[in-house]
Amino acid sequence: MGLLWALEPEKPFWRFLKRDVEIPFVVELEVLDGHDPEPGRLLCQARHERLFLPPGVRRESVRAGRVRATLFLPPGPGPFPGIIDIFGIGGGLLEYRASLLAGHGFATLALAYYNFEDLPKNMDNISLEYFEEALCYMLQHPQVKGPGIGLLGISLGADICLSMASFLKNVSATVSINGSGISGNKAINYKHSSIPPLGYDLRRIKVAFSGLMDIVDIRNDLVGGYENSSMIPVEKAQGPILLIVGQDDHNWRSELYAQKVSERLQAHGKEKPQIICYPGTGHYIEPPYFPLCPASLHELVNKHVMWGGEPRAHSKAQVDAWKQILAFFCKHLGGTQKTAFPKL
Ligand SMILES: CC(C)(COP(=O)(O)OP(=O)(O)OC[C@H]1O[C@@H](n2cnc3c(N)ncnc32)[C@H](O)[C@@H]1OP(=O)(O)O)[C@@H](O)C(=O)NCCC(=O)NCCSC(=O)CCCC(=O)O
Repeated sequence: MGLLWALEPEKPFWRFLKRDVEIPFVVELEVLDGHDPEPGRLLCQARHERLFLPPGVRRESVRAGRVRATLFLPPGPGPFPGIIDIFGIGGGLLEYRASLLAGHGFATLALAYYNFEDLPKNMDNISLEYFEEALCYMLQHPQVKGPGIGLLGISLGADICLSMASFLKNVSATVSINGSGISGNKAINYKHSSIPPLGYDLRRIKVAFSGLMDIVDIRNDLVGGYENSSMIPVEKAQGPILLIVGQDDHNWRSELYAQKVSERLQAHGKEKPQIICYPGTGHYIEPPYFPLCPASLHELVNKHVMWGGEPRAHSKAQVDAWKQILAFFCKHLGGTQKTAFPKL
């Protein structure tokens, strides 16, 4: 698969994104006689297609109350264990992870929350009531098996998942991919509770030798450690938590924050979360074989920033993390063993 995971964008700072999951990702392969710069005649060619909508998976647009989302239902009669999938800063509606999860037997809701259709263009704060509405949508859906739902998120999306697990009922299992466990830049609100943001200081931006910005240390210090008032009260979460950590994450210090989440849980007499750390792995841990995106636009600073990760190690981590996520959801949401098979 190295031919795929080692791909680099022609356009600098461009990230591989699968926007339309109904169209496969196609790579044309050609073997030429000789070498660059003067390759000879074409010896053979092949077409490699990766489906993002596995056979039999159904895609349904969801416009219910305020909820803007897409639901992917696995083949077969159902009901299926349910997952809500949430991305991070930048917003929009990204469906590729949800569609792949549905191929493994999970009814998965790719959930937008800003910068999509009639949702707000920007986000002033994070109101969990919106996410509660999405959770209720899943719970009342006849094809979704209750009594609880799984949550999967990356980065800011992971922190939203950890907040949902802490404040809302009926969350059975939560997976955070490079989340922080902290209310970062915007307050997280639910009814009369509000978690104040920790905030950041742009003077702490570093510029690497390559000229790229490194924002890994811009967040304010977590004074008081796990007792800091900006920490999400993860001890209130009912279901188990899996924290996936890239040890070379340059968006923020994921490994340190995972430690704080663990300390907080233990200080409250709760079970330790499962933490899986991957060396040489950056912020954008995607499904297997997505090429590494070393740097791209970060909406927070409106500049290109480095995300971290070394291509080979990052790719290995993506393969393993995917297996671990599937196995975790199978165990805690009651999927069948077949659905945990790590094939894409
Ligand atoms: C999907 C997009 C790209 C935006 O969608 P959109 O609005 O439909 O996009 P648009 O109008 O076409 O472009 C807006 C801008 O997004 C950039 N962009 C667009 N496509 C790509 C790409 N393939 N690679 C790299 N950059 C891309 C471009 O610069 C676009 O601007 P431009 O058109 O060039 O003016 C974005 O919102 C996104 O990537 N969303 C999910 C991001 C995500 O999960 N990020 C997680 C990591 S970062 C994070 O959450 C940090 C948290 C920090 C904190 O809370 O402290």
